[in-house]
Amino acid sequence: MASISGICSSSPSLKPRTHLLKPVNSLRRDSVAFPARSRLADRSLCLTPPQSVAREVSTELSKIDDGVLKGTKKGLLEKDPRELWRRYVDWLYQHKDLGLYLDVSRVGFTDEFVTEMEPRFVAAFRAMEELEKGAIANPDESRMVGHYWLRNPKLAPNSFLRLQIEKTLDSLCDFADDVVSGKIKPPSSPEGRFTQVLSVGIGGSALGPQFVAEALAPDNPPLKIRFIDNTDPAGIDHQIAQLGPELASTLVIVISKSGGTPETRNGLLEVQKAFREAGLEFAKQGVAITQENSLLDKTARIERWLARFPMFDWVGGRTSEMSAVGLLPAALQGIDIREMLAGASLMDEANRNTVVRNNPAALLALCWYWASDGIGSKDMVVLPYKDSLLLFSRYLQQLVMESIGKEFDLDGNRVNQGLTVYGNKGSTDQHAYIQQLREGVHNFFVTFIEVLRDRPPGHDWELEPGVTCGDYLFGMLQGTRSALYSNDRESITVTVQEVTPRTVGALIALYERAVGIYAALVNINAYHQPGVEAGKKAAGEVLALQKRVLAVLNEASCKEPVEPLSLDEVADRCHAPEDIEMIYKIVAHMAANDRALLAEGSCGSPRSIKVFLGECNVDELFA
Ligand SMILES: O=P(O)(O)OC[C@H]1O[C@](O)(CO)[C@@H](O)[C@@H]1O
Repeated sequence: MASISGICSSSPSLKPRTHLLKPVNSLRRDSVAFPARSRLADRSLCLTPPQSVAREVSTELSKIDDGVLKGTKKGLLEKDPRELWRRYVDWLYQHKDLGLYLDVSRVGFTDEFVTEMEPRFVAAFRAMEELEKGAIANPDESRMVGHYWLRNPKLAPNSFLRLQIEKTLDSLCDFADDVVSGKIKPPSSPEGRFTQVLSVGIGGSALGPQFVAEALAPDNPPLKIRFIDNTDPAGIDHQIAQLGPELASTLVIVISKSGGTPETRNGLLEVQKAFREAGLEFAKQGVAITQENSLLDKTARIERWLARFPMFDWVGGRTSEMSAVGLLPAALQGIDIREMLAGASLMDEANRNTVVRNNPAALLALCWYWASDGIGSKDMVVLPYKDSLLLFSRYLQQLVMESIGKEFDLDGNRVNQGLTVYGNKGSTDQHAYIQQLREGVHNFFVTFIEVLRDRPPGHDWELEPGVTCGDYLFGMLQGTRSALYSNDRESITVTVQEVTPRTVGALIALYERAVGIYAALVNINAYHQPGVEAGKKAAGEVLALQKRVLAVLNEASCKEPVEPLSLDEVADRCHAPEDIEMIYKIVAHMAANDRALLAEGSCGSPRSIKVFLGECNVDELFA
């Protein structure tokens, strides 16, 4: 195959391109959101924030007759192969040092759209520059946003932060080296050295390490990694059972920025119980990664855990892969973390370019805005054609959706922004949901992740004359891209030469910045997550109600004879008649786990249930 670098360059050509046939959403824009240059000029003069454009799009879109859109769907994207090739070459972005390419030719944005977006990009670039200089880019939480400093500490706004980053990196590298070399040993392992890592954390404190482990861990890493990333007892038991006697040589890394996330705390308590039962001393094998003085930090300090590493206030969970959160687990698996940082730093540099077509993150943000009308009207399907990148879409799901999915914009207007991300891997998905993508509801755009190198050099072979297994994978990607495009489904392709620490660092940095730029384009705070609190609060209320239900049942169950209660009676005695449905669910859950007994009825007929506890706890009555 001809080398891609031989034929491509990131041409800065500004020559007018042949006018493309318009896809449905370009018709929408031309007729609705960006109707005419004069109107746009008015907007930029008034500095109308982009979210109002998004609202305008959404309001105006609702006025368009659906039938008209359906009638115009086919044949709207450019289909002439020579024009497409010209568009491909014109827009192809290449990062030579990283061996990374970004092809946006199969997204149908027009030159007019790019021109119209220019003022917004100017503002977005300025916002990113301010953010990197240490502005309070997360106003609700009054926090700086500094994940870019992690890979280039010189950018940190003061020398204290710079030293903090450098010192943490050095100390975690030293620690990892000592663990891998056996200098730091588990106290009672026959192996004499740590062989396993058990990482306990959730969300941003798990997804990056999971993605990187899957992408980069060698076949025989110095320490193998496992994850507890939920409060599912069976899942936790499974991880501990899989470790078996190797628990004695397991380094447990508990990761939580806040240090108070319930799922992570539960994971820790479960693991500590397993250690006690195995006669092991947890503190000698425990490491905490958390903010200074968090509950977890204090626990680790008081209990004298093996090590503690800081999580900085100005690094968000979903952008923490290049902090101790991601770097320590990676280093313990023998992954070259300095290369990851170098890749991210190179990508950050490229993303500071203020010419949109020469800035890969800006190009992604442009495509997202175009494809989803700046309001998330289409989903982003991420399809890496490489098994080791399987978890990239899951990682991006949090990065993009927790960042972009916001009810209010920065001016307090209700905008209900978002960009849905899902995906798995190609070509596996060819045999799952590509059918719907090709022919079904047109509510998405695709991002293909292509890896040019199929196998390490010297390992390939032809499974039929002239064709390798990797050629099939390549063919599947190209075929799917063409088949989708021929049916007016837009796609972006990100190509890397190989999956290496450098390219993985670059991919993470690329998407982190694309999210930052896109958030600026649509005027939202990408760095907080107020919506998550509602679910957490409600979960807390359920557990509080459960305690009241238990107390009521306990009192009735301690009577002679035992007094089974109906759900109405439980609800009344809990002074929570309005919560009867939740009380039913609590009882059903407890009954399924043998913690409550049904005297009458079954869970299928809630009104018939009479319930009591198998054992009454007299102490609790007098507590
Ligand atoms: O690292 P922590 O504080 O345990 O938080 C875990 C995750 O929970 C969230 O706050 C959402 O609940 C994420 O943003 C974060 O990555």
